[in-house]
Amino acid sequence: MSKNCVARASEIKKLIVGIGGMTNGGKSTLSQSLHQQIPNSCVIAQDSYFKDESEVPEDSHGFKQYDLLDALHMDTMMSDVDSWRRDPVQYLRQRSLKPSDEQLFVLIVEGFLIFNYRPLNLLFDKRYFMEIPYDVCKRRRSLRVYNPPDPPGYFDGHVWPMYLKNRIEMEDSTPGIVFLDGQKPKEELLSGVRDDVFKEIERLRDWKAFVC
Ligand SMILES: Nc1ncnc2c1ncn2[C@@H]1O[C@H](COP(=O)(O)OP(=O)(O)O)[C@@H](O)[C@H]1O
Ligand SMILES: NC(=O)c1ccc[n+]([C@@H]2O[C@H](COP(=O)(O)O)[C@@H](O)[C@H]2O)c1
Repeated sequence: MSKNCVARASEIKKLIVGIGGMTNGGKSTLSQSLHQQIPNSCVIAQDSYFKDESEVPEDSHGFKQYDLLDALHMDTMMSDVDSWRRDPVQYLRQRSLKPSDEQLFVLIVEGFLIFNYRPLNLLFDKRYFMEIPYDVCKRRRSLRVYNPPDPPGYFDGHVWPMYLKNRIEMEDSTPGIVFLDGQKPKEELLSGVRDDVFKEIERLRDWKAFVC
C-alpha cells in the first residue's frame, strides 16, 4: 500500500442477507429470529409489497396471478432497500429500532421472489433459499389465510406451477445460493444461518477500507 493511502477502519459497513424460499418454507420465521439475534439488523419482507387485489390480473381459470413479480410493487421495495443502504442509522431510527455504537449493519431481505428480481438480487452478500417438499408446502399453505384467501384449486392451479417456473429462472441466473431444508427444526435452521452471518460480520470487521 502506498504511504498516501488512508485506512478507514471506522467506516460504516453493511451486509445484506437474502432469505428466499418457497411459499410457507419458513422465511418469515427464520428472518424474525435472525433479526432478534443479530444486533443492528432489520427485516424487509417482500410480502409487504403486494399490489392491491384490483391491480392483479386473473388467468383464464379465474386465478389471480399473485405468484409473479408483476403482482408486487418492486419499485417501492427497492426504494426502501436503497434508503437503508444510504443511511442505515436513520432507517433504524425511523422504525423505532435503536442502533448500537457498532458500525456494522445487517439488512435481512426475505421473500419468495427476491432472487428473481435482478436489481435486488445483485445486492445480496449472502443468499439462502428455504425449500420443502410439495406435500408439506401444500399442507402448510392450506393452514394459512391470505388476503384474499386462496380459492379452491389455487395451489395446484397457480402456486405450484409458478413456483416451478420461478425456481428454474432463479437457478439459471443465480449461482451460489445456499439451500436450506425448511423441515429441519427451527432452532437448527436459525443457528446455522446465524453462525454463518456472524462469520461474515467478523470478516467485515477485520477488513479495513483503504482510500488512496
Ligand atoms: N422449521 C420449521 N419446521 C416446522 N414448521 C415451520 C418451520 N418454519 C416455519 N414453520 C411453520 O410453517 C408455516 C409457514 O412459516 P412462515 O415462516 O410464515 O413461512 P414463509 O414466510 O416462508 O411463507 C408457519 O406455520 C410456521 O410456524
Ligand atoms: N399478501 C398478499 O397480498 C397475498 C395475497 C394473495 C396471495 N398471496 C400469496 O403470498 C405468497 C407469497 O408469500 P409467502 O412466501 O409468505 O407465502 C404467494 O404464493 C401468493 O400467492 C399474498
